[in-house]
Amino acid sequence: MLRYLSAGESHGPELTVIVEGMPSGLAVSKAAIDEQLRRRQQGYGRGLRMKIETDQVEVTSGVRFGKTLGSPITLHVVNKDFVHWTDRMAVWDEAPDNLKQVTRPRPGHADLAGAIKYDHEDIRNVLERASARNTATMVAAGALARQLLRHFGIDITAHVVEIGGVQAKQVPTDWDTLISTCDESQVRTADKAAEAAMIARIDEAKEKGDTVGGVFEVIIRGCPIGLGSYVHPDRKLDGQLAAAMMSIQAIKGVEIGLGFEAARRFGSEVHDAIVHDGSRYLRPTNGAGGLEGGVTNGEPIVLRVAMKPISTLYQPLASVNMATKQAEPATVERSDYCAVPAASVVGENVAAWVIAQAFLDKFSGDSIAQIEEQVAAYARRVAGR
Ligand SMILES: Cc1cc2nc3c(=O)[nH]c(=O)nc-3n(C[C@H](O)[C@H](O)[C@H](O)COP(=O)(O)O)c2cc1C
Ligand SMILES: C=C(O[C@@H]1CC(C(=O)O)=C[C@@H](OP(=O)(O)O)[C@H]1O)C(=O)O
Repeated sequence: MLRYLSAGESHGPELTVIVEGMPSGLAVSKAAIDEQLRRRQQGYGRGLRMKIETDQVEVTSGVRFGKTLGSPITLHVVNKDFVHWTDRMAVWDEAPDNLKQVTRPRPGHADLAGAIKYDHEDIRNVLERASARNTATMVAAGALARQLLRHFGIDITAHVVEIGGVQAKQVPTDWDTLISTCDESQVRTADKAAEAAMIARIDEAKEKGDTVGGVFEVIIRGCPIGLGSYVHPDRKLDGQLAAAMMSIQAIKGVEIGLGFEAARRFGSEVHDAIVHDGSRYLRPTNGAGGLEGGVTNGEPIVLRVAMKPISTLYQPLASVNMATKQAEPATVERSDYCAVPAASVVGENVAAWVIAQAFLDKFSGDSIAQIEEQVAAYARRVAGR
């Protein structure tokens, strides 16, 4: 079973991830993990923190001479910003006399519910861990997982299809063009014509002291037929992917394939005909988004993921000072205006993690060589069916 645990506060010394269950013998690269961390920091609309950090991973266990050992892999991402927070985020020292507590919860964030649930007077004790800074750990774990998937021919990408109501309309369908176009874009959209309007929408929000959300699409190609299962609800891959996407900060909706649009159409306009070309099964359309019955059907998996606007507003909404119960505007923390492009990179890597779990569930083995044997045997069996 592939699993991980993460820890770390946004302005604490570092973020830590321990990945367990990665088979031995996989060639992995630090550069490939750092590249995903770098991509997560990009995107128009990010706040000043991104100018302070250059996220990179330090690996301190589970890898020797560039190959996995089968033992737990520990990843560290240092918070460079910690040097500015050593007094306010001290692990052992007493709180400084002049410590300013955060007492005015921000609507939309974990502040109010978190402070009540964990009995904190200082909301900083909540927001430090609720912060999307932790998405760096999701990306670091996912970046390892995608190296396993790449070894078996599975690729993942994501692109932004909507920001603040501005929609991408003309998106290239060719995989390489899609990736190169959105990689060049400041908002990670593959529709060059929509980019300027998306940027203008973020500028408009910023000028008003407001924020915007949006939608991104994750595409996973190369999965064999048969990842996931229909036999029990918690083994359904569609459910696992949706849950994983919803676990990313600020994600409020997930569609698979046609998603909500499927609910408006006749069945004949939704379901994908089955054909066989002499060597394999094909689907002329992909309304199912690569998943039927919670199982991969061999077509690309397509997820559309909705992100709400950033919760911290520079023109804050009404709130209550939890120390006095008096009405006061919500706290304003240094913040992003729009993080949909960054969230799309998080989505890619979170999806990689879930697919890698499903892959290792189907093709279990302690070493890459054992898994390769199983994959080859399964491919032979599928070819004969
Ligand atoms: C990449 C990324 C960056 C974010 N940056 C901020 C930010 O700078 N300020 C903020 O208030 N919320 C930010 N958020 C959103 C909050 O983390 C989110 O609103 C909060 O965790 C509550 O979300 P929930 O209701 O989905 O749990 C960001 C989210 C993501 C995915
Ligand atoms: C504030 C949140 O997270 C954001 C995401 C983030 C990052 O590394 O992605 C780092 C944070 O840095 P800081 O709080 O120091 O500006 C925020 O930019 C949040 O989610 O509430």
